[in-house]
Amino acid sequence: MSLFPGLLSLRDVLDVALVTFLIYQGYLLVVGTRAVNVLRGILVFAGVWVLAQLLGLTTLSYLLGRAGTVGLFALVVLFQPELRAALERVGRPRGRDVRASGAALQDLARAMERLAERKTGALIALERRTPLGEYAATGVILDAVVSAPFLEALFARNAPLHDGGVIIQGSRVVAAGCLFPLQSSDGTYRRYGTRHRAAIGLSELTDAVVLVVSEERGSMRIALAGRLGPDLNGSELREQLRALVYDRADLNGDLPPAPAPPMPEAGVESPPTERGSA
Ligand SMILES: Nc1ncnc2c1ncn2[C@@H]1O[C@H](COP(=O)(O)OP(=O)(O)OP(=O)(O)O)[C@@H](O)[C@H]1O
Repeated sequence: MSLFPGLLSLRDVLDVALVTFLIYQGYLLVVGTRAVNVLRGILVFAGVWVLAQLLGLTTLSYLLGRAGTVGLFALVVLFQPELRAALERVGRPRGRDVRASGAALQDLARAMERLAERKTGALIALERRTPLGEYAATGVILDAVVSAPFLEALFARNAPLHDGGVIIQGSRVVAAGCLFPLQSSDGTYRRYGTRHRAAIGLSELTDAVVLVVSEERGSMRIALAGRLGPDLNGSELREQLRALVYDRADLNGDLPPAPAPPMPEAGVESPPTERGSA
């Protein structure tokens, strides 16, 4: 069937619609990940190549064309963890995750509250779009269901995996005892200890929501987008977790850029907390 005889058939429209949908889904998979910067680099590279072709710069366009072919294979190797995570996300059943996420949120918040009450230090990264596989690989892979007693046991003093951070993906504890990147010690966070700086550091490099319980103060805080939020009580923590992680239509759907957690007012010093001031 043709919409405009000789010009456009229904099949063409369907074809274009499907390609548009796939490109959009591809964009959603990479947005917020380190792949976005690489994508920008590729676009610049492609632009120069097209320009070289238009201007008839044969040597340059030949070299760029060759480099592009090799680059495609290099990209697959470089982004193997991201590609795997993206394919997993595509294939993950949705309904079951929604229910599991609700239970995970409650267990996670309960564990955080208990750890804070007992002043047991904890560091938990919640994966969103940026895959945290490379950080999980620095610890011990677990792949266990999120439960309050399990998280409390992980961080209990003298427990074998209490040192380092835990990584959670939806309703699964992916790994424990992981090493997170420390925040480059600029002025703002220089006074903080390594647990907090590891939380800020990971949130700076990825879109993860990173939870910290301070051993010194028994406080619960969230690091997001390279910033550390204020102390939270249990209900504030639940609210933030719901808004930032668990209300995201099973984590498979659209994930708009997350708002930063509420910060202390500009110009107001962070509560006297970390390093030497507790
Ligand atoms: N790079 C890192 N990645 C993950 N965990 C880390 C990292 N660096 C330190 N930690 C964790 O932080 C603990 C040390 O916390 P430290 O007392 O230095 O930090 P803090 O920010 O003052 O926290 P707290 O208020 O709980 O004392 C370590 O025992 C380890 O569990």
